[in-house]
Amino acid sequence: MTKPYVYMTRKMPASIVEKLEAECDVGMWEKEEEPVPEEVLEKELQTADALFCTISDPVNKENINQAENLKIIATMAVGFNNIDVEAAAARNIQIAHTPGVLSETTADLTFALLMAAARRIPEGIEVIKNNEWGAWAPFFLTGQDIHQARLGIIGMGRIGEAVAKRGTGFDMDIVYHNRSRKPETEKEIGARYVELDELLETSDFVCVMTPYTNETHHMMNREAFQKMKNTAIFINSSRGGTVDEEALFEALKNGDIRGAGLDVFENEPISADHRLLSLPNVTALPHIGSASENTRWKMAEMTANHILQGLRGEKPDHLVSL
Ligand SMILES: NC(=O)C1=CN([C@@H]2O[C@H](COP(=O)(O)OP(=O)(O)OC[C@H]3O[C@@H](n4cnc5c(N)ncnc54)[C@H](OP(=O)(O)O)[C@@H]3O)[C@@H](O)[C@H]2O)C=CC1
Ligand SMILES: O=C(O)C(=O)CO
Repeated sequence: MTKPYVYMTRKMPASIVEKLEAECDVGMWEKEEEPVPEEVLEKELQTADALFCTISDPVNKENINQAENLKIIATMAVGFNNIDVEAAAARNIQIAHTPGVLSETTADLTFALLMAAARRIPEGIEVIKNNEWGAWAPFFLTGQDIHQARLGIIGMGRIGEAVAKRGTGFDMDIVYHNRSRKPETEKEIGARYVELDELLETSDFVCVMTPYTNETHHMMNREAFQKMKNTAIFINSSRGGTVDEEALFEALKNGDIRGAGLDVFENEPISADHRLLSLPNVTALPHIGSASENTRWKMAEMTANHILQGLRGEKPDHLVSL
């Protein structure tokens, strides 16, 4: 009997590949840090029974419709905005993702970003490296207090909640905005639900943790930044598309807000000459929210399991729900 064919869009550790090879034929893009070219992905999808992909692989309607044998797409991520889920559903192709397993790690990084932006850590490092550290000065590199400040979370889901819990350790006042209220979370961590305008107008830190959808596209636009306090700091670990980057640049440059900590950008990798990176009050990271060794292993293993479950005809543990 011929084995099903799995295509992996990125080089994965041998044990992950071997796990799949026990039941499948495996094809793989052999580079770890370079995404598979679109034409290669398109060709592989014409014969694949399963796809193991990452956030940087656009899986669009055209290649889904040409994927005659495809039964399951398993992405090594919780966010799945790179996949046309409607086109997959129309062809009964399952989509699996990795919720939960990366929430704490992503929250750690998000809080680190918040702290780095508030206390101007990247600027401090530059001062030392450039030999610019002079005498102690009363108002040198003064930043923003984190303790007892108000943390506003837009998107109080798995990761948002984990960020909020970290905030409670700093005695922060937590407010949040979702499309629906979460009474259990309110009780457990003492967070208060507010309308979006109130969150923007009163928070010292505004942190976006929603998925990227048509609804959240450029949710942080010029109007939203203008509502924020001019002492406030904006944090984004969701997806770059939730923010209008031109509006963010203007807000930072004009002093409408104090600073920003960004792990994600509209176009990744962001170009080194992007205007946002020229601003001293931007703390930027290369989309490493879930990048702890432990968590990335768990995500890879979970993704391989989802493929095997789907190909065996079992229900994968974490299907994307439409
Ligand atoms: N930087 C990184 O490396 C990482 C980034 N991510 C990003 O984080 C996102 C969130 O992940 P996770 O917490 O697991 O997801 P969840 O689905 O658990 O949480 C998302 C939350 O956003 C809320 N939400 C959705 N749409 C809107 C909207 N239009 N307005 C306000 N709130 C909204 C949801 O509540 P409700 O439905 O009630 O509105 C929900 O509470 C991922 O989709 C991914 O894009 C994830 C991992 C790592
Ligand atoms: O899981 C995701 O959605 C990421 O962005 C990377 O972990």
